[in-house]
Amino acid sequence: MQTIIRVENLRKTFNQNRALHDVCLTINRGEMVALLGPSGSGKSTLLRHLSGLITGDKQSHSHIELHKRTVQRSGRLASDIRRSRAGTGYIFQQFNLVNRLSVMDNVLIGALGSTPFWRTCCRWFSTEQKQQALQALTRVGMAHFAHQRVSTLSGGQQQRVAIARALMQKPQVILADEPIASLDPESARIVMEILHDINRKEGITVVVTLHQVEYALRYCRRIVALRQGHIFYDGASQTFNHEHINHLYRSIDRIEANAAAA
Ligand SMILES: Nc1ncnc2c1ncn2[C@@H]1O[C@H](COP(=O)(O)OP(=O)(O)OP(=O)(O)O)[C@@H](O)[C@H]1O
Repeated sequence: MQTIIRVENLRKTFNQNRALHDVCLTINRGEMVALLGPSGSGKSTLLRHLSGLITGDKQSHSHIELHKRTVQRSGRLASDIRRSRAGTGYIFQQFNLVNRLSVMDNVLIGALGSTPFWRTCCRWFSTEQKQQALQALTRVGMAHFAHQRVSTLSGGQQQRVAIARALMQKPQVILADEPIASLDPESARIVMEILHDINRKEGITVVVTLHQVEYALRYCRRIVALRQGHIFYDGASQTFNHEHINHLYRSIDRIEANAAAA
């Protein structure tokens, strides 16, 4: 098993609020991992550290590696962060597409990192890149929408375009932050099926934050559950049972309710 993501002693404090408490985590190439946990438990914060969007506490001894390259160490981003970012695709709850552009142009944006600056200025993409974009759209079942404006698509369709855009980077890892949170159940199912399929067939490592436990159990073989910034569970989804779920989601409410009643 080859480690593709390594997190050591990740600590993050926002003002006085400790969001992550010395989190340690390793993820192997080809895994599909669900990050679960109640609201505010630190899922998005952890994911954003992996991509270097935010940095850990400077006083800590944290270290994050992606594809064996340092992303950040002790709260400082690596100088060659672009390299680890190049092999990573990102998917967000709000899709982050450009509404006034066509589906095709949005997918081509995924190739910007590997395109010379002067060509990106005039959106001059090669025939090969256009073919690649069409392939990515075919992969997510959206090729027939290629020339439609993104603003005319449903949320589920937009998320599929966002996955195609991520595929343009030829990623080894996809980090998906609540990709189905704003979708209806059928669109959510399709998006999870696509991520699962990409993981299985292309061997792309997928880390996905989810609120719906049933999707995590169905599509991800491994679950990492966070509770108040600590890893509460890390193991097979098969052994993640009702007791774990109750403890993960209910006990904090009970503690808060008891504190409020006192
Ligand atoms: N930019 C920020 N500034 C201040 N506090 C923050 C910031 N981002 C996150 N936090 C705090 O860090 C903690 C973890 O937040 P995070 O968004 O990672 O939780 P989450 O598990 O992803 O929650 P949700 O499922 O609701 O998105 C919370 O207490 C949150 O208020």
